[in-house]
Amino acid sequence: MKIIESDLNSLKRLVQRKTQQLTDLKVEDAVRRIITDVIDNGDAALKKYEAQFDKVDLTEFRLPQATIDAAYDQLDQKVKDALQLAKRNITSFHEKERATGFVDAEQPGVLRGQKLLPLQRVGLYVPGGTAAYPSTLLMSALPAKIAGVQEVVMVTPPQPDGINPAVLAAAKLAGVDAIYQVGGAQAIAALAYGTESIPAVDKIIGPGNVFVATAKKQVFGQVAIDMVAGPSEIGIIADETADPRQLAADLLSQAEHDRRARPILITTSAKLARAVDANVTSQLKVLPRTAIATEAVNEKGFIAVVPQTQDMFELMNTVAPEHLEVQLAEPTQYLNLIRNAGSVFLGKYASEPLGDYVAGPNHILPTSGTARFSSPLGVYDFVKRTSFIQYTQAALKKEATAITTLARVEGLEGHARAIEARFDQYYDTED
Ligand SMILES: NC(=O)c1ccc[n+]([C@@H]2O[C@H](COP(=O)([O-])OP(=O)(O)OC[C@H]3O[C@@H](n4cnc5c(N)ncnc54)[C@H](O)[C@@H]3O)[C@@H](O)[C@H]2O)c1
Ligand SMILES: N[C@H](CO)Cc1c[nH]c[nH+]1
Ligand SMILES: [Zn+2]
Repeated sequence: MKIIESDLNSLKRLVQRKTQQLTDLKVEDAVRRIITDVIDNGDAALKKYEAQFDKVDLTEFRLPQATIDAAYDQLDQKVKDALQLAKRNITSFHEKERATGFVDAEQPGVLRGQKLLPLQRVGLYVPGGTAAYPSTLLMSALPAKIAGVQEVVMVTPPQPDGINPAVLAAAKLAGVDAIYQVGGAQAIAALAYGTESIPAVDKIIGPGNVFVATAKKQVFGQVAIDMVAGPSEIGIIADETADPRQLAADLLSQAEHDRRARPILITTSAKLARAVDANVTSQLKVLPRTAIATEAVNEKGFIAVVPQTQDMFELMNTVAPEHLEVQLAEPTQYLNLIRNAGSVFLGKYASEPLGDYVAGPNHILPTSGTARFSSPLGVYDFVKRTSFIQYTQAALKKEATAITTLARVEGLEGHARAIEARFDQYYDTED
């Protein structure tokens, strides 16, 4: 990995340049063409792109329930048990995110409030280009169910020998209502605009590669999206007390997701930096997904060496990584220095894959620096708020002058008259 040693300000500028997800115009154009084609040609376009990108010739997009049931019944018990454990922990964590509305009747004659309503139909994107993601399905479907979403549909890329049975079993376990085998930008377009066989949804949820993330950005407005959740990232903050073998393994755990994944280490120890680099090189040689991980390490990864502990956090806040591991002796004491990160892993035993699979907090997290303003996926992403207002005539009278004054300041006489229509003394009606 590249090891960079410099003063904090130059490192910050370098990191900003390196970590900015500069708009990839080629990807933007390719995705725009795919979306337009799906809008114009519906299922026929989906069929064409699935043959082109996933090498599968489809006749039906929706999977029959019998196929899903059979996958569940035939799944190895050990895998079922692991999925059940993940489901229990994800559910117990996310149930704590449930929120309620409120009613405010503090002022005489005035009732104000906010009501929370689950979304009606959501579409979950479950990635499946180079790996299968049953864990990601649980992370999106379970919060949707806890929120009370009426209809949860899922899309995932088709595979020449059928969709991974663990993905189908997880879908059954989580109560997904329909599974459509379609992936990439074309799947996002189908969920946004609808086709003959795939219904349009109110919100699209879930991570994916650069084509999926770009498509979600492009359909936003037609439909809601959860966040930009693209290629995986890990940022590690560590000093000389950390174990370089473990750090290298954690960096590669995310590098193996995607050629565009970002593995980053920031440390105060030049010695640790060299040891981690050596471990990355040796571990890459025996990693099954070495081609993907090597490209991510070489193109997107780096190790930065900074003078002081505080500098590590300041620089990492510029990166705003999806996952942040704090591998320092007393990790919890640094929590208040962290401003930008999707999910934080504290200490030696909180290795990132713990959060990917079973700990319970969501692993669908903002990437590409968007942790500066986005949050982990949660139950709150599946609800919307509606406010309500009721006034008595006496309560309205007290505030009527303020309303009509502001209305006239804005040049909106109709607004003022609507209020005055409630009071004979302000407005004379014909009858
Ligand atoms: N941020 C998160 O929470 C999170 C969670 C899990 C996975 N991930 C990320 O999800 C991604 C999964 O990627 P993946 O590729 O395995 O699966 P994917 O399902 O995201 O993408 C596969 C699809 O990409 C499309 N595609 C591939 N090459 C294309 C091209 N040249 N032009 C147009 N479309 C093309 C195809 O339609 C294919 O079906 C990884 O980047 C991983 O890091 C992120
Ligand atoms: N690390 C991914 C989020 O970036 C989630 C995942 C699923 N399976 C393995 N990992
Ligand atoms: Zn992962």
